[in-house]
Amino acid sequence: MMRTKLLSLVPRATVACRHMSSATKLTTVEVNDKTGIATLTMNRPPVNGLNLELLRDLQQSIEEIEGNKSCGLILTSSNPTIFSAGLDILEMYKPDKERIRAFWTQLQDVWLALYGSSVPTAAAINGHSPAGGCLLAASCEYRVMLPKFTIGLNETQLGIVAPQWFMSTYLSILPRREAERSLNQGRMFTTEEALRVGLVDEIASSKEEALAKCADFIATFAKVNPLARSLTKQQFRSADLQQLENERVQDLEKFLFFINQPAVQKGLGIYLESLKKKSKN
Ligand SMILES: CCCCC/C=C\C/C=C\CCC/C=C/C(=O)SCCNC(=O)CCNC(=O)[C@H](O)C(C)(C)COP(=O)(O)OP(=O)(O)OC[C@H]1O[C@@H](n2cnc3c(N)ncnc32)[C@H](O)[C@@H]1OP(=O)(O)O
Repeated sequence: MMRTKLLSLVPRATVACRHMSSATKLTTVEVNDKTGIATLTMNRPPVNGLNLELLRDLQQSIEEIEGNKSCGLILTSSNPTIFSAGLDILEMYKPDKERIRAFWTQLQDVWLALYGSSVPTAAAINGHSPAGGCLLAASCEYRVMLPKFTIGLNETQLGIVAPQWFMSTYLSILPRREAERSLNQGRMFTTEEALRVGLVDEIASSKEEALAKCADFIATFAKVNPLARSLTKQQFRSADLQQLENERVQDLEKFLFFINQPAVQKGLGIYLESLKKKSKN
């Protein structure tokens, strides 16, 4: 907060972008002084796996952006080929009892904050975006993706089940038939396929272009009354948000029960091994 206040004393002409949060975190927030748009960058090598700490930083950054009167939020990644590999499987495989509770609760918080954000949101998807990565992108209002990557909710391929709120997020974008079929299949879409079904809105040839297209989308609201816009967005999303708010504890217990099943643990172990083998080749 202190940092923010001090930065606001710096004459505007001298800084094009203000770094609002520290680079020691797993996320950074940069606010463009000209557009007022905040870019939230995930930075957890090697693959932006969503572990407890990255999720905490994501939530803090979203709150910071909500609090600093930014006109919009663009979510992206510092990794040139991976937006996010989704949930860090190591959080769910042979989990620590207390930590896994905190982890899932934090994921719920991030989704509630991002899907329910009062500012316009867009994702510059500059790399692969499976599962939890897709959830984050799909929680935004607009998506621009770079070619030759993949995106989708692939949970069934890992022998796990996307909970109801993941499904609601997909359903807020895709026609019901497409959402149901691709979730059942655990389908990963190429960029071009994602554009065709409407999972992404535009394709860009570079990260810079993707960020610019996201900024253009956010600028479409420049002349719309911000309160009217955000209350309208809230009305569209409130049923999904309320459902999770009402069922948070049950959702956590269902997740814990499911993830601790021996067959699920075995499947996660095999999947992790296959990822490790692949990375060694
Ligand atoms: C009615 C019942 C209802 C019950 C419902 C209730 C609850 C639901 C229960 C569970 C829901 C869970 C929802 C889960 C969501 C998820 O997000 S699961 C994660 C899914 N993610 C993936 O499948 C992606 C896997 N990764 C990849 O495909 C690739 O790594 C890549 C992202 C395409 C990047 O490829 P590449 O650049 O080639 O990098 P490497 O594959 O070599 O990976 C580098 C290292 O990173 C490790 N790694 C990759 N992804 C993950 C990950 N998600 N978690 C942990 N670690 C990961 C990989 O093993 C490499 O490690 P080493 O270098 O070998 O150590």
